[in-house]
Amino acid sequence: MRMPSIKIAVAGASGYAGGELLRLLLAHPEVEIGALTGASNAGQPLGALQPHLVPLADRVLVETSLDTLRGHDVVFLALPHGQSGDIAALLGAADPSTVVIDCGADFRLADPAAWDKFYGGNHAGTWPYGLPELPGQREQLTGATRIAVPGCYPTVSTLSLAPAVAAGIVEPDVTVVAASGTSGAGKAAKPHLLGSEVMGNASAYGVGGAHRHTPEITQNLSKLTEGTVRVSFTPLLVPMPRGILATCSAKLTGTATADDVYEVYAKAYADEPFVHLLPQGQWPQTKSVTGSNSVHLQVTVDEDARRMIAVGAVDNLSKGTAGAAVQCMNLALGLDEGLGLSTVGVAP
Ligand SMILES: NC(=O)C1=CN([C@@H]2O[C@H](COP(=O)(O)OP(=O)(O)OC[C@H]3O[C@@H](n4cnc5c(N)ncnc54)[C@H](OP(=O)(O)O)[C@@H]3O)[C@@H](O)[C@H]2O)C=CC1
Ligand SMILES: CC(=O)N[C@@H](CCC(=O)OP(=O)(O)O)C(=O)O
Repeated sequence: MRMPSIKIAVAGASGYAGGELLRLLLAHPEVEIGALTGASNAGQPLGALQPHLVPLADRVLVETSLDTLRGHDVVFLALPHGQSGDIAALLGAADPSTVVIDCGADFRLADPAAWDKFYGGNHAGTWPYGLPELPGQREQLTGATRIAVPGCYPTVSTLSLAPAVAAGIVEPDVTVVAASGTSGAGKAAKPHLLGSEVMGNASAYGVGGAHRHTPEITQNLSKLTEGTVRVSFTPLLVPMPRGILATCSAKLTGTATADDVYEVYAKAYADEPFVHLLPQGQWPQTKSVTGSNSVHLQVTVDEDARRMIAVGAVDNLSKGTAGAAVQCMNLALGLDEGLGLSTVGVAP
């Protein structure tokens, strides 16, 4: 029997993103799973923290350090933002050929001032951005040794708006209102994520341009047109474990009809395996993408308001983080881009 040839490590294996990475990597035919690291949970068996990862139940988490992470072909970092820069620098110095894929925000933004405003502290740098569906991005990721995986809201918002912005059929001034399930906030205990706070409740947060994904969405869309795209982003927290539903809109520049806009999207995503434009009139739902690496999209025109409306659904942990990270690993290593990934969701 042929043995898997790519040895990977996951830093942050006790967290939600790390757990989803491992769920996907267990099904990847080329991957051998090496070191699994944690912080407060170092020393614990993975089975006590991620009991759904049955084949890895007896694996013990080790501390997150150069010693535990070096010597792998690929290292995935699934750490709180601000924690990837130092370990990435150590890995780069020790094993320059190791592919490092950061699920956090540390290397996503090109503008240090934007980093400082929304995150604070040292800007670690800028790595190739792991959204292959953006024009020219797949080429940048092929053979890359450093990749910054996009944020979950930016993934679905960018893919929902990119074709319209690139084609100039909407003004460079967009609105995104996106509802997320609670796993988007990570596994660490926080009072606002208690069941009694979340169940039966929907709430807005980061309102008024305050959310740290605003500069990331702005950066992505502004690359598609001249000048800066203005982005008004409002996130909502809703009582479901996984998924994001983003409603995106912008004023039309001309006389495009719903059919014209749909055509632009159909053409833009015709060859994208993980972007699924639904048949006209059918609207995305989060349950259709649960566990899958797909983004589901629909688009139309509100004739009275003369605005384009695009709705996108993504699983924040799959295509919104871990699936994107695996897709990027495949590209970096010259493998089939979809290896180990599925377009099939779990519904209901
Ligand atoms: N959840 C999501 O939907 C998405 C998450 N991401 C990004 O992925 C990264 C991980 O997120 P998520 O899994 O949700 O978060 P979790 O809180 O669920 O997990 C965080 C992980 O990091 C470890 N950790 C905590 N503090 C430190 C530290 N100081 N040094 C080293 N390791 C540490 C934790 O270990 P321990 O438990 O042992 O303390 C745990 O394994 C974040 O950067 C997040 O922004 C990106 C897109 C979507
Ligand atoms: C519901 C919820 O709290 N979501 C998180 C999004 C986390 C995420 O995916 O973003 P990063 O990868 O940039 O951390 C938030 O709004 O901060």
